[in-house]
This record gives sequence, C-alpha cells and structure tokens, in this order.
Amino acid sequence: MTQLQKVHGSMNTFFLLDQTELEQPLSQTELVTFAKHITDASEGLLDGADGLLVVDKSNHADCIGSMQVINTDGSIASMCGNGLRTVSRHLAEKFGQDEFKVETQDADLHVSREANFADGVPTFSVEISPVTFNKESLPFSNLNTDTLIDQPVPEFDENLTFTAIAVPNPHLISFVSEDVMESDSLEHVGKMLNSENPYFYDGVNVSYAKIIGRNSLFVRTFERGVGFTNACGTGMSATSLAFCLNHPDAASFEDEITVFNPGGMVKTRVHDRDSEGYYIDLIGNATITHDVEIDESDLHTNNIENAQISETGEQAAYEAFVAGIKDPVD
Ligand SMILES: N[C@H](CCC[C@H](N)C(=O)O)C(=O)O
Repeated sequence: MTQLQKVHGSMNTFFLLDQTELEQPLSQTELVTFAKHITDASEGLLDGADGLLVVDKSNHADCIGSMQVINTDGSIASMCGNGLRTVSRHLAEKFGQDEFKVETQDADLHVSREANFADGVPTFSVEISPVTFNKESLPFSNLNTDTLIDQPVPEFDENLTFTAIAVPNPHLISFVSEDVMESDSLEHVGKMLNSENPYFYDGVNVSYAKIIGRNSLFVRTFERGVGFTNACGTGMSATSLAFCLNHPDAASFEDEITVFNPGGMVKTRVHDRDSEGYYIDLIGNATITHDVEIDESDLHTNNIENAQISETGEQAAYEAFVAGIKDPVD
C-alpha cells in the first residue's frame, strides 16, 4: 500500500501523508519527528522537501478532510497555499469530488479543480483567507506602528518599503528592482527575521517582488521554518494583495494576476468583500512526482531505510509546461 506521496506546487515540494489510510494514525510527536527526518536535504528521502502535509478527516460538517503543515524545522505553519492544492487533488481523487472545503488550522477553505495549466498538469484553485494586517495577528512588535503597509523600515533594509500581511500565516513583502532581487538583501532580511529578533519574534515568510507589467509579477520567498523555496503559495497570494493595494496603477482587484516564481508560475485573483475583508484565489499545478511505500510500523519508528520509491512520470509534463511559459527574468 502506498503510504506517502512526494508532491509539489510550483516546485515547492512536500511529502503528503494521509493519516486515514493508517490503522494507527501517527501521534503529533511522531509526525513532527518524522517530518524533520524525511524532509531533511541530506538525511531524508529524495533530497528532502520543504515540509510534510498531513491529511486527516475533519469533523467540520462541510469539510471533506483536513490539512496540517509541518515545516522542515518541525514548526507548524497555519497555512500553505501550494501544499493545499496538492491536498485538494488528493481529496478530489479519493472522494470523486471537484469542489469542496478543506479544514486548515485557522479556517475552512474552499477549493476547486480548474482546467489543466497544460497537458498532464492537474490544476487546482484554493482560497487564501482570512487576511489581516494588525501587529497582533502577524505578530510583530517594536516597529512603532500597528500595521505595516508600504512603509520604510531601515532596520530591515535602508532603501526598501515593507508591507506585512497575515493570510493567516505571516508575510513581509517588498517590491524591489532587478538589482535588489539579485542582491543578498532577501537572504539577509529572511535570516534576520527568522532567528531571534525583536520584530517578528515568531518568524515571518519574506517575499521580494518585481513588477513585470500590468497584473504580472515575479516573486521570490525566504520561508519561515524552511529557508529559500522555489515558491510560496501564501507568499504569492499576499504579495498579489500588496500589489493591488500599493500599486493600483499596475494591478486590479478581481483581475487575474500572473505570478512567476523560481519554480514556475501561478495565477491569483484578489477579492475585496468590503466589510468581510479580502481573500485571494491561488490557482496552480498540483503535481505528484513519486509514490513512496513505507510499512506503517516504520512510519511510527521513523525508519525510512526500507522505503520503496516509484516515479509517477508526471514531472516531465510539468517541465514541459515550465519550458513553455515566458521566463520574465531572462
Ligand atoms: N510554502 C507554503 C507556506 C509555508 C509557510 C511556512 N513556511 C510558514 O508560514 O511557516 C505555501 O505555499 O503557502
């Protein structure tokens, strides 16, 4: 029996474990221990991954399953947009449904199957919500402000402005030039705010964005609990909202926004529900690259030595899709 899958959204890679397929689900301690091991770049499987997605049943009446996200360092992420697309595909195939809700840590989120981005590239849309800006929800402190929207923060970088948005996991965003994108600023800010610091004391995902044209961006993210990833779904969603708010001349609510990233491309759509707040649709690939068979007893003892790995063959279609999109950074 297949116990695990290796999956990705925009090459943001995960192992996916469905606890309902086990006789004895892993305890939370077992899950964290296993996540840190299997995702480790040198000790784990298949060069590791950016996290473990744990699927389970939901007791919320309108959800067909739940998702928990464990980062490579064992910390828990309240949300993961690229991961939720792959969980949505898993649940869609398991239950034969194309539109449903998934329970996540802070919200029950609407998801749906969409037209494939390309041949052999299954595509899903996931709701990114709730959106807040206040310092308590991110959380941040010691910045002499209750919200941070397009403001200079010389403590982070003397030449940039920053926007902080929780969706609900925390994001810090800056719109930058090509030169800054290629500099070491993102690594510097990402490392500073994800080690002990007085500002984002729980860490924060940091994204730098370059405006390519109308409703078009390139985004790179240094993730909380992980480091640089090829793409961060919640990061690209939060950045799309910041794009609409800070650059209304170049981006519009309700329009499709194209977001290129080092692992490929997604589409977003930012909605403004007035008093009910903002939410974002994140649309992109949900690719399964490998099936991994591990005895259930080995899962409990965190032994990956006997894992049997087989490729699904889907990666070739994904790579053909990426080769066909115009790369804005070249
Ligand atoms: N890569 C994920 C987000 C993981 C978030 C995590 N790094 C955190 O907030 O701790 C995404 O596609 O949205």
